Amino acid sequence: MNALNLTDIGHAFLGRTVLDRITLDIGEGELVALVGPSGCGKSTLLHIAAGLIDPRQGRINRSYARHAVVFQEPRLLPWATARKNIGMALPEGLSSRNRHSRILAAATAAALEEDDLDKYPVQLSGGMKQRTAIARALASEADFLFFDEPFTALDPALRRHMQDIVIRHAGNGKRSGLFITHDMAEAVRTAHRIVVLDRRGNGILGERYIPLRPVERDDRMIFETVQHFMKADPLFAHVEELDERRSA
Ligand SMILES: Nc1ncnc2c1ncn2[C@@H]1O[C@H](COP(=O)(O)OP(=O)(O)OP(=O)(O)O)[C@@H](O)[C@H]1O
Repeated sequence: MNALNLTDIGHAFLGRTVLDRITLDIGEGELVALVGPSGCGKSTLLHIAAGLIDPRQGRINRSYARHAVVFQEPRLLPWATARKNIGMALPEGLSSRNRHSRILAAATAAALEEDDLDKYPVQLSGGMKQRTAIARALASEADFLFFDEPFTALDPALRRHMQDIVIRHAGNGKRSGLFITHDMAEAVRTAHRIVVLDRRGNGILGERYIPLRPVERDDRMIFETVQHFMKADPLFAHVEELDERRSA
């Protein structure tokens, strides 16, 4: 059973095709990392999948109950505290005690301190804001998570910690997800499968399943898999060369 089916998706901006006949299925409990050269349409595809953009062509079938999106930038409400921002994702009608414990659990999972919860976004560092956005997604108890390069602004140690959260919450087979990243090590560490988009709407170049469950992979296995993909696998060989910024 698939959590998400994207069939023959096509899209254009200002008459320029950015996606053409993209078909991608994501199974229940599967986390797919989407990689590809800059400008190839990864974010556009994710936004279409999450219902934020209507595609020009194609069909979308969602079998999950609820989704949450974590963007490259935190997108917090500036007039609300971190607690209120995280709490926005919770269903109505929870007791205040239940509400408090769920906000705290999500904040703790995202490495925020309880003291941070009463701060406004302007009082939080860039990394703390992004962790608040991640906590908001976790608090929602969505069964499908969309991640659009959510950890780019974080330092390496925190980034690794956030990847562990993804593995725990979306790589454990209970939730499904679509994760955009430019970092192959992040893709190999967190996802079940890597899908590579070709440039300028040319469709999906190919895909690779990563051995073992994310939780079972160790650093050595991740390193060796990344080395193999980058040095010996033709699928990944031209992603760098195709980058829109290089050919501009
Ligand atoms: N709102 C928009 N209006 C016009 N063009 C857009 C718009 N959004 C994206 N594009 C263009 O569509 C193409 C795909 O953009 P998109 O952001 O989906 O690529 P991406 O693969 O996610 O890029 P990156 O890896 O650099 O984040 C790019 O050429 C971009 O300039």
